[in-house]
Amino acid sequence: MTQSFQFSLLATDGAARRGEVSMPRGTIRTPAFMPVGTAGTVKAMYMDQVRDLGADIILGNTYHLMLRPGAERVARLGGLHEFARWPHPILTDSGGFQVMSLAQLRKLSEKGVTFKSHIDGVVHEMSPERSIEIQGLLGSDIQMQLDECVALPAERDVIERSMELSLRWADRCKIAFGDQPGRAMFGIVQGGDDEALRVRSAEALTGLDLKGYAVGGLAVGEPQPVMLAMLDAVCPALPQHKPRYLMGVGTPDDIVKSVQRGIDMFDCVMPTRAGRHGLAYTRHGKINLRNARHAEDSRPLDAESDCPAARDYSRAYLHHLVKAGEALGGMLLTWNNLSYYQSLMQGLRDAIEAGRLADHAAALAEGWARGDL
Ligand SMILES: O=c1nc[nH]c2cc3[nH]c(NCCN4CCCCC4)nc3cc12
Repeated sequence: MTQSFQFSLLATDGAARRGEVSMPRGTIRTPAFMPVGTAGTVKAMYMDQVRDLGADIILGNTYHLMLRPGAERVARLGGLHEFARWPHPILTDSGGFQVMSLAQLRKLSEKGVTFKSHIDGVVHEMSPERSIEIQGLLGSDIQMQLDECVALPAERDVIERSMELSLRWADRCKIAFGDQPGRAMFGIVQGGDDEALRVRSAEALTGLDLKGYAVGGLAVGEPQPVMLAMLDAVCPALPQHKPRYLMGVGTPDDIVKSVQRGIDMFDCVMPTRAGRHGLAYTRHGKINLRNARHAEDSRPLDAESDCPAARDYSRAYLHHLVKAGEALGGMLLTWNNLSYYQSLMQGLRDAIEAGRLADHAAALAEGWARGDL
């Protein structure tokens, strides 16, 4: 067990990387998908199930946990790992993105963000320093800098000023983070849809010699080709021997194409949120169990899956549960979806090791396109 934070590059296939992040609480096999545990729970799942599916790390949200139950309270109760009974690594987002997408009446300045809680209307101020303090109180293993995710489309000078603010906040977060052995603080590359600004952000953050680098400001509604073009610009500008994390991504297709461009870590609410809304991710593509065509289909989602939710329940039963609004419907589909996402990541890790990622990606896309026979 290591007391430090260490990224090892084990294999490459084109720009894709197979690696490992070793931390005191465990090793993260990359490419990795991080199930989203926003308020200290991966919704509709037991933590043991999340682990059994192969997750090495989960994501928590500073914004949600600072509002409820409160960072100091979580610290008094032993920290987020103890509180949520997840002893493995946790990455926490810094809150800026959630403030801008969830909070009421928010104001952003050089100092930080001021906002009213969407829960009880209480006004909160969050500076880069306070965000890092909260993530430390939670006991987060990988802490994200506070940043500004500029809404697109935006004028170039607006994107530039926002990117430069995030760079100044990265510096303040690095100072506030100090020296926390075994933990890491990641910078977040901004720059909107402007390749030159993206490269400037990546190079400036690299100069801070951080433990890892996230790519933010994407998966905010831009077309996939725009997102991929930003990765083509950013990844070569980031250090080879540090992990790269694409925030908020994505669909299976987004993940495959981003791994091929050099991304190592992902998080997305898609598999869990879609599961609660009746949508199943499978190797034959997406299946909407709300659709009446499943009402008498006795087949399981995937007879060859080793996940009981995919193998042992008929589509007819899942359709019934979803239509009836039964809790078990969301539980089974979340289980299936996270199982599919983790098996997707394992397949990508194996393919990179074997130098056959291009063929593997083509076979995946063919399965999704063939659809559900
Ligand atoms: O620039 C960011 N900085 C900090 N955190 C972020 C989180 C993000 N999450 C996303 N996208 C999430 C997209 N997701 C897709 C499924 C439905 C709900 C929204 N972009 C992000 C950018 C950032």
